[in-house]
Amino acid sequence: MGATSMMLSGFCSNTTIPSLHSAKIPFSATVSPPTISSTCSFPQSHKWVIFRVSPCSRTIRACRNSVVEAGGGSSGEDLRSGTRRKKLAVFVSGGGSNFRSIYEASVQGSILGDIVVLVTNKRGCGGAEFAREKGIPIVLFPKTKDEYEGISPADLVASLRGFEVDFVLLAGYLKLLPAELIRAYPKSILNIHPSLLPAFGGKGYYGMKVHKAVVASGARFSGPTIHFVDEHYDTGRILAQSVVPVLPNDTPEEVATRVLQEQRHGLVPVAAATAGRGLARWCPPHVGEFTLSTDASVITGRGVFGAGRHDSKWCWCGLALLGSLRFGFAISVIECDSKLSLVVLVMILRYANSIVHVVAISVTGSVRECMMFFHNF
Ligand SMILES: Nc1nc2c(c(=O)[nH]1)N[C@@H](CN(C=O)c1ccc(C(=O)N[C@@H](CCC(=O)O)C(=O)O)cc1)CN2
Ligand SMILES: NCC(=O)N[C@@H]1O[C@H](COP(=O)([O-])[O-])[C@@H](O)[C@H]1O
Repeated sequence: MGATSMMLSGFCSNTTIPSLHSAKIPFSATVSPPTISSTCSFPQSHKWVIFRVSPCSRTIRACRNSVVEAGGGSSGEDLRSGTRRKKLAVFVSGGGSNFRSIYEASVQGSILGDIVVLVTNKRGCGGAEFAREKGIPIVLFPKTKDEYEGISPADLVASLRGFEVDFVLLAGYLKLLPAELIRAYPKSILNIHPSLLPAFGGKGYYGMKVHKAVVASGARFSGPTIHFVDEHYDTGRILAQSVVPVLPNDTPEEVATRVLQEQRHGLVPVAAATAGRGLARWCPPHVGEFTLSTDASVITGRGVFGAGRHDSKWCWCGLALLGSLRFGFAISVIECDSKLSLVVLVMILRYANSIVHVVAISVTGSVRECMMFFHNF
């Protein structure tokens, strides 16, 4: 399994409103005693932060501005890494703006994958036109009164298997994926939604409807979310988010433009790095500095740190252990998706104000680090 990236969208702030930054200096944070005391320093220049954890290292190391692996192998083999290029299915319903970004990234090699099939519910949409120009096969799904040649869910799964699809990317697809497909491709279907889920998500929230709702609500921030797809609209585990401001006089169209720009900037690397499992070993186009801090208000929440389902039972064991301690603290856990892992809990107790900083270091075939911040209230 290739090194696993841990997705963080770095909301760290002393203010009440999270402000996103990412620093320009290479990131390096190592576990160290409670003298850890600095705040998150993220200048406003970057948004998506993908941290890469190298095997057997206690250092989370962000990468430099480069693509670690350039694709381009013609025979489905990445010539430099010897990794088999993954096969992608992209689903669209409209113009295909994100689809085109993914296609370009695949051609340029920043995604170790090739789009082998386009799936759409509208054969005449812009995305389908682009696929025809590029010679990409098109599958119509689902069968509707308008698209009577559409196929059934079972045939869709069979078709994707026939194309040997490894990953499915939803790029503006507006129909509910069937449970058969979700089951056939566990943790291999990503969607990009144009709001900061869980806000403004679910049935009825798509395209401009999302941005109109954001503006109408008076929200001060919006931004795209990339998440795994489950059987319901927009409830899958969140992998990454990026925040853009919503200005007082913004129209929905202006918000849409800002969000779409951010999507383009983030979709490819996030899809490449986060779909994981060898799709690409990708370094973010920027580096981020992340240091633990006693005064950083780490904002928890499903939509911020993806503190959704945890695959690491050990993390939870560790939490249960620590939770039994009487520090009256609340736990905010950053997403960790380690599988079989031995969690070594290093507890560092600060007597001054009984703030407990715990860093769990999970050691697996490839090291991941779950950072848990405990604050007493
Ligand atoms: N099983 C899943 N399928 C899909 C998901 C998902 O998370 N799980 N995401 C959507 C994309 N999406 C938001 O990101 C989304 C798309 C469409 C709708 C919606 O309300 N659609 C309307 C029909 C619209 C039309 O036909 O023009 C509806 O269902 O009534 C909500 C969210 C893709 N599939
Ligand atoms: N809820 C799903 C949704 O709204 N997806 C949104 O559709 C747009 C792509 O449309 P396009 O393919 O027409 O450019 C994208 O902005 C994407 O976030």
